[in-house]
Amino acid sequence: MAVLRFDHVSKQYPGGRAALSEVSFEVAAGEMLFLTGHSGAGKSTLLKLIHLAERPSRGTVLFNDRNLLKVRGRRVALHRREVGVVFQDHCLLTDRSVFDNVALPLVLRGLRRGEIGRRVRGVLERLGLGDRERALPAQLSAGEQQRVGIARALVGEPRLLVADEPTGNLDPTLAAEIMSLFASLPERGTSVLVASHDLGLVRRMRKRVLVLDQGRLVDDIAPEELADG
Ligand SMILES: Nc1ncnc2c1ncn2[C@@H]1O[C@H](COP(=O)(O)OP(=O)(O)OP(=O)(O)O)[C@@H](O)[C@H]1O
Repeated sequence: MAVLRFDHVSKQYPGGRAALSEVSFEVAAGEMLFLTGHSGAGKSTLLKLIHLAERPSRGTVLFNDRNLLKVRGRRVALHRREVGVVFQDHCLLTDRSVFDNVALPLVLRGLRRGEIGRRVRGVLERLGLGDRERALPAQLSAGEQQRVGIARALVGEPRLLVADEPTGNLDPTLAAEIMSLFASLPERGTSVLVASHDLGLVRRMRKRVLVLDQGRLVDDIAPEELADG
């Protein structure tokens, strides 16, 4: 079953040229794939259409067979519970502890304290942050901060995780660690779509790769077609 389907999707920003042109692809449940292309190719725009930060100008985006064009008003928040988002600059609250940062989406949803504690501690353990829950973001390394951002995206158990250049600020070893973490998510039921222009890293991961060029999807490369990096 497809968790995500783009059907002839185009996006034109007001006054700009086409950021996406006639893009069509599907992501299967439990799949991890990459989205790559030069700066300005449309990667961030494509991810924004998935978490409804932007709307397409033409075409259809289906998430779990739900037409996102019809998701409006308070349903937008419900949709976003099913899509975890990770950014390059993880946008952590600097005056809140690791625990509070990760708990935030669950607090906003009104979950009970006991349930929040159980879920937050579970995800922090999984990401190797079990002993850092009282720390403030500034007391963490860059890799740890990024893992907190990922924990916050995962704590709601989304169907799909989208990540926009999640390793852009990290050294190669940390970047590889974060990528292996992403690669472990599909077996737990979360599909993963990662935008990155780090071609070496993308190639080493041996996953499907979508290539955007000036808003067009110009290639869809299967893992077995990837050359050795
Ligand atoms: N809010 C906006 N208003 C107008 N034009 C925009 C807006 N956001 C992006 N664009 C334009 O849309 C095109 C695609 O941008 P996008 O950010 O999706 O590319 P990208 O592949 O993510 O680039 P990068 O790797 O540099 O982040 C670019 O030409 C960009 O200038």
